[in-house]
Amino acid sequence: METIPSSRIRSFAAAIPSSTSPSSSIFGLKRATRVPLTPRKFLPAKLSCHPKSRVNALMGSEDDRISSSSGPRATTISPVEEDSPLQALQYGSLSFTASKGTKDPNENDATVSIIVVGASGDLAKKKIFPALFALFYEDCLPEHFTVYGYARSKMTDAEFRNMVSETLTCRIDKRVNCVEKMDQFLTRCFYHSGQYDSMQSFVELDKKMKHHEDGRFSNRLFYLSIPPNIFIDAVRCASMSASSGNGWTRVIVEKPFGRDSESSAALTKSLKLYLEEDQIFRIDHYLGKELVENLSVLRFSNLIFEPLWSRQYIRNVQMIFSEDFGTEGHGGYFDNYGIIRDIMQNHLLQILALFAMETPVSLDAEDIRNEKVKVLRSMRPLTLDDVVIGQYKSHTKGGMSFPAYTDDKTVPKGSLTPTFAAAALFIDNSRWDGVPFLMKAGKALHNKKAEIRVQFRHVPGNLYNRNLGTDLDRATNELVIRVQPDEAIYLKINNKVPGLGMRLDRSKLNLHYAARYSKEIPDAYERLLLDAIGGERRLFIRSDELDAAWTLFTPLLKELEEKKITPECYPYGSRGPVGAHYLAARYNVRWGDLGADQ
Ligand SMILES: NC(=O)C1=CN([C@@H]2O[C@H](COP(=O)(O)OP(=O)(O)OC[C@H]3O[C@@H](n4cnc5c(N)ncnc54)[C@H](OP(=O)(O)O)[C@@H]3O)[C@@H](O)[C@H]2O)C=CC1
Ligand SMILES: O=C1O[C@H](COP(=O)(O)O)[C@@H](O)[C@H](O)[C@H]1O
Repeated sequence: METIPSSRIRSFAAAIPSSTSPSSSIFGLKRATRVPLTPRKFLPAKLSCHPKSRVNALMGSEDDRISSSSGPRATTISPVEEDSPLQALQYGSLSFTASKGTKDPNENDATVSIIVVGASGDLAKKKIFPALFALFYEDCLPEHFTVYGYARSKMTDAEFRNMVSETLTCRIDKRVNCVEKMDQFLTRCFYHSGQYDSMQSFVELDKKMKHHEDGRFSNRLFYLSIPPNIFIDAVRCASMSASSGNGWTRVIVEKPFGRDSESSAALTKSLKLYLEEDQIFRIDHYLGKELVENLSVLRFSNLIFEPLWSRQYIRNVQMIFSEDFGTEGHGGYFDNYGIIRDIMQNHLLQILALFAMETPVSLDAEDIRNEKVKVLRSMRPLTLDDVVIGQYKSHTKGGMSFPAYTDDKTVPKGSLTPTFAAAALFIDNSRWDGVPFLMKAGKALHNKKAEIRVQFRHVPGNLYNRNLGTDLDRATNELVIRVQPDEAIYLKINNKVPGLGMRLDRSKLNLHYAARYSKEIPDAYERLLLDAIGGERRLFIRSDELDAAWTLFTPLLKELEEKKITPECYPYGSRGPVGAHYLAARYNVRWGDLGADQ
């Protein structure tokens, strides 16, 4: 990855004037507590970045295809360039294009200010600034955009630009003019230091923003990249002292959205003192991942899947998340939440809801979220019987020793917080009655992976049963959606081994993204930031979805804590506790990620 040399940035950044000029407007508490709601006022003029174009059907011409094969047993779909002929599909209600439809008089002149609250932190540096730069590089940000870092740390604009520049990289597949683009991006970055509960400081931020907005129609997007205990202070100050006077004001809220039903409801209630629901963008970055977004496309735009998508043909569905590292010094946050809250209650449950929902009326955000809520509300709350929890222990392998969770200095001694969990969930509706949805999530496991596995039923009266051997489960079709790494969608089928005999084999029909598309897959945060700017809420969590999600997990989480249930140990770097196998076996399921032929 190319990175801009920091020495050059330093001198360059210092040359850019800071924003300190006064503004003549009225600030602070005089403003109405409710910020104005003017969604979709800003319409970026870049069709290529439009959420609509992201679901364009890419129909590669014959010329786009190059033959490729990843081995004798893999049928790999061949590569296609993303610039191949497009066939646009109707998508959502958001009007976002410059070329069609009625034009807002302010469209080209509107400004967007993106305020990263907690700009000195880990998430801002790791994800938010790189994503904003990637959007800028791709010409997806509006003409008049400005990025403001806000945090307590003292920094000048030049120092802030320096810090941001260290976080930026150029895409592997696009290095053209990258350094110039970084320079241009950094000129749009400004910093404001202040406390998160200081109205005065947000008033001063507002002044800076007004100065740059220069009387234009202004839209403001606050990204709360701060610990949850200061969310409300920051929202109160931002909404009362720094919301837009004539455009929209939106707030991206990071998880955790509470620890249980009560604390989550309290957070929502407090947020709604200052914001309307449609100003709140609760982010779950898994919804921004390419293959999660593709789930609905796969199902609803291919005739062959939807008829099979029910208890009639599907034996079980598995949602699997694993990381090959532990908390490694960042156990402070994790220990208070544990793997069930960190991964299952949000990321995996969101995937499950998308997977299992009925066909929405349209691709409009509310239609999709309505269907997701119905799934969540049709599910049984989990009990202790439905889960297995684990915690990693130290392990020595090949002369290397790996620490236990409780060896982490930031974790309290004797902590019972689970770093692994497996769970069986059920959706009590006519489509999914009796189908186990198994989830598994863990840290410090043998690999880093996220995938969805759909195991189909046996073929009734299969003529080839004799040729399949005794393990009929192994011979059933399995659809795997590998969310990360090395994105792929593959279907395991049975076929005849070529030759005169009748021997059956198992092969993969494989849509392997790296082979099929030359373009790098954008990071989830890019998609989500772009959607928040465009007012597209489809990939953000609505408050009733959140309530329903907590309703499923809260009784279990309370019981685990009240009864001080001891997690089962598993060695760092292993495949997790054996209890997970017993849990699956109870439902006649085998985890698909553990076989030899994954
Ligand atoms: N990091 C990650 O990968 C992920 C993070 N998140 C969520 O995103 C948010 C931000 O995460 P992250 O960047 O890791 O958080 P950090 O702990 O890095 O905090 C961000 C900034 O907030 C300020 N801050 C930290 N602690 C306090 C405190 N106790 N009181 C007041 N200010 C404080 C600091 O800035 P300063 O001192 O300069 O004011 C810090 O730089 C959190 O809600 C987190 O749960 C969600 C998913 C992944
Ligand atoms: O939300 C979280 O996600 C990360 C994993 O995200 P990924 O995009 O790298 O798969 C996880 O490490 C973290 O614990 C959790 O809070």
